[in-house]
Amino acid sequence: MKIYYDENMPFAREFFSGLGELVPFAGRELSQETAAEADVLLVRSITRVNQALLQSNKQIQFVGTATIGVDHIDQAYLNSRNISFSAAPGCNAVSVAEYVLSALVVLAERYLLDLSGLTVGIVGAGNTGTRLSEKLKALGIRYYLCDPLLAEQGDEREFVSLERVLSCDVISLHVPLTTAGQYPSYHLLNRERLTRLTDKQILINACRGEVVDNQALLELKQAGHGLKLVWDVWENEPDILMPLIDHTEIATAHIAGYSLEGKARGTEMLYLALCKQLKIKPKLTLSQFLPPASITHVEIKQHFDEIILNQLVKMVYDVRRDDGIFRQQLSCQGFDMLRKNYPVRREFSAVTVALAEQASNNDVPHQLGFNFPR
Ligand SMILES: NC(=O)C1=CN([C@@H]2O[C@H](COP(=O)(O)OP(=O)(O)OC[C@H]3O[C@@H](n4cnc5c(N)ncnc54)[C@H](O)[C@@H]3O)[C@@H](O)[C@H]2O)C=CC1
Ligand SMILES: O=C(O)C(=O)[C@H](O)COP(=O)(O)O
Repeated sequence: MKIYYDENMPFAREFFSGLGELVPFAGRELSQETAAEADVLLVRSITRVNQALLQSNKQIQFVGTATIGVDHIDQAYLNSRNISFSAAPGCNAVSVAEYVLSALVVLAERYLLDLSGLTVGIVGAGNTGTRLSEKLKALGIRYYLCDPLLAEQGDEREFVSLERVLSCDVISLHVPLTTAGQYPSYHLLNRERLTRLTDKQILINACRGEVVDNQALLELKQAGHGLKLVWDVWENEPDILMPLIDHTEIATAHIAGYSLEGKARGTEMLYLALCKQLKIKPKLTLSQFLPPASITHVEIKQHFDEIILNQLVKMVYDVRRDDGIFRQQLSCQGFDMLRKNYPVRREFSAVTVALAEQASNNDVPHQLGFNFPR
């Protein structure tokens, strides 16, 4: 069995070598001719899987994407050919939530904002929006959720309208990219909605670039609008609207979900799905392969306060590192290479936070996602 896998899929060799012959490929370069050989195809978000890619392949049994987003997969086509499909829902949701939190901590310092006084509007309350809301709650930051689909499905959380979340101090977008249905997200933030935002607001896009009309946003910013942007995803990646970069507070190369754990969980989820498909008992788990983090243990000797928590967040992941790399390296490396060469980043859970005896017994670090022995 030939298993074709994206070369940017951590631990793919470790997970899949016992299941078949492995063939790596570069995500944007997979051709119809090469794909014709695959029995199993494992992709990431940059490979479009559709009739154009698979029409010459008569034997393929399984397609998997090690990502949350599935907008690059023509699932109707796979269904029509009876090809099994699996994605990795939630695999890097924690990573994206930690990216957003790091960005908020950085902007609060930059503009002397009192984080606990801000309201955050979360658009899309699925895995990522929920992980983010949990972390905000741990820090005492008020948030509002907008997710009409979950509201209609009877989710018991409180939901507000899109207009209400768009009036929050911070707006964080966590919707899938869709062009059909009752609530399509393509250009959800169109020119008209963008124009209604105020100079004081912060807009964070770490879902898909096409959810915001980038050209309209650029024109708004060029006209002097003060809206602050945290921008991880861009329309038309990798050929992005370069002039927009100078109008962002934090700009990164679609890496919000690139914690080592997040990417590797995606690989593990595909391994489990493929074992199920092949009716094989899975023998491997991610914990066998994850290396220890560079900092694994921190002892807190005093009372927890916002400053210490902010330092903890930045110690594990300071988004300014990725913003700096992006601004300095984009023109020489290019968008895709920046992503391919992404430095190791760990999740808060890789660090154990211990309290010295005299420190206050407050379990905020645990709620934020740190390991916290109680
Ligand atoms: N920047 C990055 O590295 C990453 C980006 N993503 C993107 O983030 C998206 C969201 O991720 P998850 O929360 O994990 O997905 P999810 O599927 O768990 O949740 C998405 C939620 O959005 C809601 N939704 C859909 N259309 C909506 C609309 N028009 N208005 C409000 N809510 C709407 C859905 O009902 C659902 O609850 C993914 O589809 C993916 O495109 C995901 C991981 C990493
Ligand atoms: O999981 C998702 O959805 C994402 O956006 C991933 O972070 C995309 O990463 P690549 O698949 O483009 O490496």
